[in-house]
Amino acid sequence: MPELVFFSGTMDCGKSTLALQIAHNRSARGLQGVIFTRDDRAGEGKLSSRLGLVTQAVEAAPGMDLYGYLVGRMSKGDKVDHVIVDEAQFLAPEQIDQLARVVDELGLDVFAFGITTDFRTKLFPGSQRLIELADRLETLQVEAMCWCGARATHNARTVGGVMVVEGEQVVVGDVDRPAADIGYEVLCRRHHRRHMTSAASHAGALSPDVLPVNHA
Ligand SMILES: Nc1ncnc2c1ncn2[C@@H]1O[C@H](COP(=O)(O)OP(=O)(O)O)[C@@H](O)[C@H]1O
Ligand SMILES: Cc1cn([C@H]2C[C@H](O)[C@@H](COP(=O)(O)O)O2)c(=O)[nH]c1=O
Repeated sequence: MPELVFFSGTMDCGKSTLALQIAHNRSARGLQGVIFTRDDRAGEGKLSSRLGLVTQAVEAAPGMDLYGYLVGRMSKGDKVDHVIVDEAQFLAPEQIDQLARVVDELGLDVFAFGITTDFRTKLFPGSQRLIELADRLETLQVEAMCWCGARATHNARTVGGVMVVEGEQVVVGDVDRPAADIGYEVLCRRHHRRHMTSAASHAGALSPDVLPVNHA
C-alpha cells in the first residue's frame, strides 16, 4: 500500500541526508521520483545536506498545487514512482492535503521530511497537517545533542547570540552561524525552557579532560 510518511526531528539531525539516501537507493533500482523542497538553505530548487550532497528539486512555491503538478507531469508521459518532500514544515496545510491525495489517488509513496516545531515550540502548520494525515510518523534515529549531552528535542533561535522567543515563524538559517546573525541551536526541553543556549551556559566540551599523567 502506498503511504504518506512524515520523517521528523530537530534541525541538523540528518533529515535531508536521509531524503537523499532514499532518492539514491530508489533511483539505483530504476525508480524515478519527484523531489519537492521549499526554501532550502542552498537556494531555490535545491535539496542539500550538511554532509555536502545536493540535488536538484522542484521548488514547492506557496500556492503551488502539488497534486496538479504531478498529474501534469504524468499526463505528459513522465514516469513518477514516488515523491520526496524536504523542508515540509514550510508547506501550507492545503499542500499536505494534496500530498495525501497523491498517495490515495495516484498510488505513489510520499516521503516528507521536516521539523515539527518552531523556535517557540509551536507546530508549523504544514507539520501539524502531516501529523494529522500521515500513515506513518518516523523519528530520525541519529539524535542531535544539546550542549548538556541530553537528546536535543527543540530548536532555539538566536539573534546576536542570544536566544529569542518572538519573531517571524519562518527565517531560513542554520546552526553554527556567527553570533551576530540570526542562528539556530538545538537544545533539550529543559534548556530550551530556561533559554539556556551553549553560550549562555558557558558550556565547555562534553568530554572530560584527560586524567593528569604522573611521570614520577
Ligand atoms: N563533518 C561531518 N561528518 C560527519 N557527519 C556530519 C558532518 N557534518 C554533518 N554531519 C551529519 O549531518 C547531520 C546533518 O544532516 P542534514 O541532513 O543536513 O540535517 P537536517 O536536514 O536534519 O537539518 C548531522 O546531524 C551529522 O550527523
Ligand atoms: C526552528 C526554525 C527553523 N526555521 C528554518 C531554519 C532552516 O532554514 C529550516 C530547517 O532546516 P533543517 O534542514 O531542518 O536544518 O527551518 C524557521 O524558519 N523557523 C524556525 O522556528
